[in-house]
Amino acid sequence: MNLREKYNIPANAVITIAGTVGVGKSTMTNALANALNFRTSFEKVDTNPYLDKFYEDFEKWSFHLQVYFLAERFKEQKRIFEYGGGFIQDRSIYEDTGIFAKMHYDKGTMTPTDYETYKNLFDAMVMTPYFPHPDLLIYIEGPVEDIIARIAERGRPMEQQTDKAYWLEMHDRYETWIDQFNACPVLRLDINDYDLMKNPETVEVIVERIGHFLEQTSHLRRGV
Ligand SMILES: Nc1ncnc2c1ncn2[C@@H]1O[C@H](COP(=O)(O)OP(=O)(O)O)[C@@H](O)[C@H]1O
Ligand SMILES: Nc1ncnc2c1ncn2[C@H]1C[C@H](O)[C@@H](COP(=O)(O)O)O1
Repeated sequence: MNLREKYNIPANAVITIAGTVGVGKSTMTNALANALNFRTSFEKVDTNPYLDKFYEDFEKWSFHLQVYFLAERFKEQKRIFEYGGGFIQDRSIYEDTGIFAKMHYDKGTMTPTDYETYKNLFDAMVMTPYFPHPDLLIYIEGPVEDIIARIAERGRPMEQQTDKAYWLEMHDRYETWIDQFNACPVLRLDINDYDLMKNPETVEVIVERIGHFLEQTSHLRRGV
């Protein structure tokens, strides 16, 4: 019996992984997809035509980047549901507006007009009864200094050039955002409670928690 069956996880479940930059979403996405034999949906960082430019000049590129991310994630969402689920998704669509767009607007690196236009587009596309929300959002959290160390170790040049204050602000915003998030059920994991790099077998403990959690929240599942 595979882990998915052992812990009674529906084959059509859609699980999205949320958390600040560098916290370990991609690592978790790969580990869970392997363990459950699910497909993956990743953010394509290397082929994003705006991301480098955005880190060079937030004010100039923040609107373009948000519209690009929204289109990419919306297309992915469509692909996931066309397959009939069975996916782990690296970062949720909700973080684009709830964290990134809002932070740049509040900081003055996205104009009020651009923010309003983006928010209208996001709400029309996502915040509707027709948009299929995931069955579960796994929120990964941890101490900000450990996360900043991971960003440094990963070494993406655009992120290395970015002030530490940016990551501190983002970390704070995530903590506030997740406490009020209610678009789908949330399972919180702390990076100090597992280590998928040193002990890959710990993924079973996480799968077990997901199984229990999905059982408890099964009344909230979309009918697929
Ligand atoms: N448990 C862990 N211990 C140490 N480093 C980790 C762990 N999980 C992930 N990392 C490293 O941290 C960095 C960021 O992880 P990643 O999964 O890419 O995060 P995200 O997708 O959230 O940006 C990567 O270099 C990854 O190898
Ligand atoms: N919506 C976004 N706005 C700005 N920047 C974003 C957005 N979504 C992702 N990013 C950035 C943050 C990182 O530099 C890369 C990839 O994110 P990661 O958390 O490492 O998967 O894209």
